[in-house]
Amino acid sequence: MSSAALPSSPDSLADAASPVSVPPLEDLSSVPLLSEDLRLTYLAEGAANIIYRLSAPPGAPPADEYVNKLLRLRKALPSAQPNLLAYSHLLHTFHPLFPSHLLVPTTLIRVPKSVILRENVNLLRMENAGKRPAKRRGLYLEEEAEDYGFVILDMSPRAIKDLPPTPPDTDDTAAPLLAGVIAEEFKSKGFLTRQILVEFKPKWVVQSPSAPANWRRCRTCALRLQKHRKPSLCPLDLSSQEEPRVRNTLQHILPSIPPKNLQLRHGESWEDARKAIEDQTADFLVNSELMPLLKRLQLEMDPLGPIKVAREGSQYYRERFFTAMTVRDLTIFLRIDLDGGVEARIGDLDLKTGEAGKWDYWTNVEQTLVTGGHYTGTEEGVWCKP
Ligand SMILES: O=P(O)(O)O[C@@H]1[C@@H](OP(=O)(O)O)[C@H](OP(=O)(O)O)[C@H](O)[C@H](OP(=O)(O)O)[C@H]1OP(=O)(O)O
Ligand SMILES: Nc1ncnc2c1ncn2[C@@H]1O[C@H](COP(=O)(O)OP(=O)(O)OP(=O)(O)O)[C@@H](O)[C@H]1O
Repeated sequence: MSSAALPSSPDSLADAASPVSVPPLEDLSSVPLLSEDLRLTYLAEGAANIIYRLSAPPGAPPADEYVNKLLRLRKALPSAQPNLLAYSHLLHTFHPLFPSHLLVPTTLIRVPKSVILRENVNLLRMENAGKRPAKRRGLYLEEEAEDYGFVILDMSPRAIKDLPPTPPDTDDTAAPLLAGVIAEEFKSKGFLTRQILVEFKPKWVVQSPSAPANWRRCRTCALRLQKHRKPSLCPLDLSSQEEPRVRNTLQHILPSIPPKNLQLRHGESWEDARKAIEDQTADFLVNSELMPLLKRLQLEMDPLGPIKVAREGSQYYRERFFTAMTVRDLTIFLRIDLDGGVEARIGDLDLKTGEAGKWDYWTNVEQTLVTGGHYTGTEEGVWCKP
């Protein structure tokens, strides 16, 4: 296949053997070692990583250095990269793409094998007790080829006692918290909060360059409809900066029922709180620099689309394509305060390569969407094209 049709690139060398070039690694002598004595509490997991809270064992002094931080450990997923390589790419490739205030601060930590082995036993126990999500069962932490983990900022809602005092207000929104309820609620649910974490993957905020010219559905909606037969968050609406479109698609990511530990004020209903959350999320998405930046990055990093890059792309285009795929799969965490204020940070900037069948997966997805008419919509349904 000729590559004559490709725009010229600064580096038009033939493909090298290595799927990605390795940026310089950090000085590893300063990387701290996780204490075996710390207690790890499972918080959540995605396809490739498990997230834990860290705390001191009973009777020991509190583990202050891990307050508001989480430990992220890698699963033994064939397509995942070792954390050292992933961290190096995080620092040298992905973090420079975004302003630092929009990033989840991340540091590297050395993790003893004994901790990984112990937590895999715990995962199996959770699984047997039916406490692990069904679609995540059967895959455990990497035991052999991993010595590191990430310590990341915890974007979970902060407890009311940890929040800075609300400045004096003059209107109704400053009605007092239900103080009498607080003591009881603290006892039963751990803590109460005026914050909520909204997390979502913005996915393909510009159309796939592999889509046919007469497309009516975006790549994410086309794939979700093809896989799950129901519409979900539309990235084109999400990133449109048009308030009605943004609000319309937010229904797919905002909570429909109140989190158990959300503290309402006297006279404040869940509907009021839900409205405040929607208003702040929409305002952020319409006005923040983040959505235009994601669009620009995806356009710049993948001008060709998966099918053409796989067939004809030089090393230059392939490396940029991997960056585009990482940016397309990142997570946005919005910590929203009911009394005003949104803290937005990007996480899950994991290096992707075409290894372990990923190239085939990416090109097959595109071929299926094109040939199955999912972009053009041969069946009636949801159209993304404005
Ligand atoms: O193919 P997609 O767009 O469905 O994205 C995959 C994600 O699915 P979803 O966001 O739910 O649609 C998928 O997420 P889930 O497993 O659904 O949580 C993974 O993030 C996958 O990446 P990787 O294989 O872990 O590197 C993601 O794969 P790629 O980003 O490598 O395509
Ligand atoms: N910084 C954070 N603060 C709070 N919760 C977090 C944070 N990072 C991750 N989580 C929780 O853990 C879950 C899994 O984390 P993460 O997205 O890093 O996993 P992953 O396996 O890389 O995901 P993917 O499925 O995209 O590959 C998230 O969906 C979120 O609920």
